[in-house]
Amino acid sequence: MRLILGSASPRRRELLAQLGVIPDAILPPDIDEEPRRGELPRPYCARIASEKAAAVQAGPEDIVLCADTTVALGRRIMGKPADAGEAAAFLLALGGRRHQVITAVAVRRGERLWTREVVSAVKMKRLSDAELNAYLDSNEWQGKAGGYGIQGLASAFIPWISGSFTGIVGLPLAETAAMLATAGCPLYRRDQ
Ligand SMILES: Cc1cn([C@H]2C[C@H](O)[C@@H](COP(=O)(O)OP(=O)(O)OP(=O)(O)O)O2)c(=O)[nH]c1=O
Repeated sequence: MRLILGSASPRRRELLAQLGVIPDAILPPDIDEEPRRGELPRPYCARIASEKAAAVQAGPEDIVLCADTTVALGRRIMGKPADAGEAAAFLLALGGRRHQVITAVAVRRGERLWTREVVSAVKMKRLSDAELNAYLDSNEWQGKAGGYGIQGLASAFIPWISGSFTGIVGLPLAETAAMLATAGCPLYRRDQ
């Protein structure tokens, strides 16, 4: 039995290490993450996480762990910004309001699939022009849903959350630990 992390996200690898879990392999899936017409954020996020888990090549006894994090402003899905312009548009829309961050986790072992969605709420302050430009210049927005990283410089803009901090970053650790245990992945392995 191998544990395969199906993710290219360095945050997910770091979060998994926080559980004391080092994957036996890291195999990022390559799927089309384009939302379907009219697709709502939570079903979209759940679908993408499941499709990622299905796309990873694994043996029948291997455990595959995948996740997808989506920032949702009402029905609007905000994925990873394509460029600084889109990141600016996201941050201007999110400023001064509350939004949701949904992380869907999918764990697959052979034909068995376990999925969970963890939904958190985030309040972001309205950014001044100087704050916005400095944040864009930091390039922290790259590769981050919604164009921000709560675990980084964007923490200065987030006075309030409700839900799972690790879920907002990209891997809700309490739920992930329970799912891995259910799938038979020994946590807290002393031999590491
Ligand atoms: C909201 C938020 C997202 N993120 C990151 C987590 C994810 O890496 C990324 C969301 O994009 P995802 O598509 O969920 O993940 P990914 O493309 O980075 O990696 P993979 O699909 O291979 O697993 O945004 C943060 O790091 N901090 C945050 O506060």
